[in-house]
Amino acid sequence: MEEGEIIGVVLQKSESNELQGLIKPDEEISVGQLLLIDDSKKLSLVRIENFEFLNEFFDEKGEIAKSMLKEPLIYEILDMNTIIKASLHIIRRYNHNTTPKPGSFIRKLPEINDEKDLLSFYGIKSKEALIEYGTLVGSDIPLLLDLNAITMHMGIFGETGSGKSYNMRYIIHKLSNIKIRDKIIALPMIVIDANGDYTDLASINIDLISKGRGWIKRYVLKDPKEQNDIRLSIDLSVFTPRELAEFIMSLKYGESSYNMLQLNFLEQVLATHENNEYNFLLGTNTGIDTLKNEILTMAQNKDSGISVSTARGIISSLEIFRNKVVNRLQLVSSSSSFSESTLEIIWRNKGLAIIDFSAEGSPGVDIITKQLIVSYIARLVFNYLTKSKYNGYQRFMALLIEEAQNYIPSNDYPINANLTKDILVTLATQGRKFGVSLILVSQRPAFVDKYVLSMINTFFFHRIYHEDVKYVMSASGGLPESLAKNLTSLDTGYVIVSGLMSVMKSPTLVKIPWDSKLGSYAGYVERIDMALSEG
Ligand SMILES: Nc1ncnc2c1ncn2[C@@H]1O[C@H](COP(=O)(O)OP(=O)(O)OP(=O)(O)O)[C@@H](O)[C@H]1O
Repeated sequence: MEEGEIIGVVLQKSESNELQGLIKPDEEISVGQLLLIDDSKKLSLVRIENFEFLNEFFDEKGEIAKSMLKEPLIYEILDMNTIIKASLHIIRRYNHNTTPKPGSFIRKLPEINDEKDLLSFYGIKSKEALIEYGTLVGSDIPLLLDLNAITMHMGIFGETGSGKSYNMRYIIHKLSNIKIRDKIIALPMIVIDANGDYTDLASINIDLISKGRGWIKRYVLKDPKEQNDIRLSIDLSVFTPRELAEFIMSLKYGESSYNMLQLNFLEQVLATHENNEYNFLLGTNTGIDTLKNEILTMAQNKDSGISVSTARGIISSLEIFRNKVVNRLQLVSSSSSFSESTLEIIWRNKGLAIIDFSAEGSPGVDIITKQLIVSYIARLVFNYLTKSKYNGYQRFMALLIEEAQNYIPSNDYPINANLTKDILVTLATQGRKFGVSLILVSQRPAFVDKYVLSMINTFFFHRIYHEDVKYVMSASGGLPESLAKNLTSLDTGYVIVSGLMSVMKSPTLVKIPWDSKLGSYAGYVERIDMALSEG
């Protein structure tokens, strides 16, 4: 490994893992950045926890402070005797256990010229199953992510505009171009795309992800237009009568504000049928008419304990369901376009399915219907992977869910997600056993279920809202306070990566490289001034 440039020196008063150092004033450094300490060739990797500029002359109360306010030139004079004092935390020692002595050099990270250098920088023997992700800030060294820890789930959090979607595109690109023994392989993935940020990956920008994939499709809830588009339909037999009754009632009344009598009765009627009849009963006009007749007939029987007005309430909900879900979306089908055999195709072809929930791909689809779809897909994934496992085949699949708070909300978030919560909790808790990786993306980690958050083992933190800091701190279990403080002011394109997948094993600030092709997507913020001037 080459030696990085010397930029400072270690001061006295160091403790075992905590050092103080002086750094050249013109060095551009950031909290979270990594540096090397060189104590007579004994090297230690440190993270900048904090830093401040010190000036020999400057005293807040002194005369000089007053003159500074009047005379800008004074800065130049002061600058000559300014120095950076930094607190440094040791995160790795290279073949020694000592604490660097005062006077040790502080060096920038070295230049890495080949794989051998990279392996010795990380202190590892092989790069197999490791993915290069972004660059450690202040260097060209990639952060290495361990693919084998992906089933411990990933969380990508950041406020609006902080760069989550671009990062996700970058991650999908990386997970589509994994080099394993000179072959390009892709991780089978299903993406719940909230805003159409990934749809171009199934069409104009397919080459970004297609090298290792033999199957890439976009599922839409409208007539398909592009070559790789498929109209999404689902099979209702995976749901219980209670779940279907709740869904139908919620479409009319909104979540949790429906009439319990109507709900219980509809559940009861559905329960008199086998699960495999639901696609006919709730997926066809004749089926819904049959169900309506059954409800009315039962209501006319005094012993049923149900009044005709309750029955009418249920029927009006069924009509709304018929209009929205059956006639307009054509969502229900026993030969659904997304089934366990689709998952087998995805596995075999290392495929990618993008479920396009954007206004363009799924016009007018409400959140409850989206929950039904996500719940359906999550159940299929669970059933498919558990069955495969019990039959002796280990499969792996990633399920990426954007706007995770809409599917696994915390108690503080005003959304009820009865349909999705349980199955996603199951995937989070048992996923590792049978090979599922949940990738959860959210603007507001505070609104994501705490239990599920605690199951995530690798985090990508972009700039987050102040209110989210405390959730992020407790979920990630050990983000240093200095980094946590900086979370609210991270620049777009910078991310703190912490957790099991990071070979660094300690939270690290990473820069995500900008690639204009990866950057061309729906979330891309147009230059308003340019658009206006072009008319
Ligand atoms: N790594 C990066 N380098 C440079 N610019 C970036 C980077 N990532 C994102 N940007 C810029 O920031 C803008 C916002 O990024 P992005 O759409 O990914 O944010 P977001 O967090 O997904 O926002 P939202 O939650 O509103 O969808 C992009 O249009 C792009 O211009």
